[in-house]
Amino acid sequence: PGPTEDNGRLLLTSALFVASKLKVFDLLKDKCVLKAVDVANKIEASVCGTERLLDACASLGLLEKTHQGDFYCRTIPVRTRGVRLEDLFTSVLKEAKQHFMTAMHSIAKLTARDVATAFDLSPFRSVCDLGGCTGVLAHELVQKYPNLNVTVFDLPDVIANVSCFQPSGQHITSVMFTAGDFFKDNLPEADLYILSLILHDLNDEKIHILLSKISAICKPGKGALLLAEIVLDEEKTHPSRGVLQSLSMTEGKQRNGSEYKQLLEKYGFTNVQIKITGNILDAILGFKKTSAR
Ligand SMILES: C[S@@+](CC[C@H](N)C(=O)[O-])C[C@H]1O[C@@H](n2cnc3c(N)ncnc32)[C@H](O)[C@@H]1O
Repeated sequence: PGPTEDNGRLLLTSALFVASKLKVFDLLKDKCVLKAVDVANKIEASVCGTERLLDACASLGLLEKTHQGDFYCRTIPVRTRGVRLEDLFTSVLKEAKQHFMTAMHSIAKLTARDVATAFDLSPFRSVCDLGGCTGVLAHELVQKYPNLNVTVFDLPDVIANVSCFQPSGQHITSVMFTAGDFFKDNLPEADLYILSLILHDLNDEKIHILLSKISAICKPGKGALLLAEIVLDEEKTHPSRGVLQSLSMTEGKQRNGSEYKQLLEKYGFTNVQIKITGNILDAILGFKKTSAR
């Protein structure tokens, strides 16, 4: 199935799941016809939210809507052939995650070499790529720097599914995968930490938690942090792909070079260097200050 078909299935299953959990179909079965406000009162939800949910169900063919704005079920919404709705939802979500990993893997294949070679990383012996997903950048790093050991740290769901993305025919022991949550769990020890396509997606509070943890574990005078992000120009109008991407962002934001420099300095990193690679992602490297900040 193509991406559009997958998105359709995910939307359909999500609407079905939420509406059935709220017992909307129970209220509207047996030719019962109700307005959104009546459904909202019965399920004790907001009118606005209920109306959106009912409209979504109608647009997906799970409910009917009359010109007067009444909702009803024409048939039993979806035959699940004995499959529990929770299981159906879980399996569709799992597929969506797999597609997300495939997409990240493909983008990383295009960007990893330029990120890995943006700076001379030969002084480092160990790297931890936080949110490193399928390990594309990790593999690129060990190719370029054969003495390097790289730990890819990502959520358990992701790490459980990385095997099918590994390069075939090679037994690479210098890339390891560790499951964890970088907000909650201890971070693996490393000389160099990498955050590739992570910070732009986080709000200030989450950035504070993550950068404080990295700053605390990073070795003064020896440790460093490498970011891979789209770096906007100082006016924040270019490159367009970075500015346009921010239209679809919820919590985070895109930054220019000065903002990334300030952010790293705030968390104890110094000598911040920025490399505009000409590829999709640029690179920012900062070294942990010798003395405590
Ligand atoms: C946008 S992707 C970037 C993947 C990769 N770094 C790259 O540049 O292609 C974000 C990654 O961060 C991971 N991630 C998100 N929240 C996380 C958390 N709390 N702990 C660990 N990894 C996390 C996601 O699973 C995903 O692999």
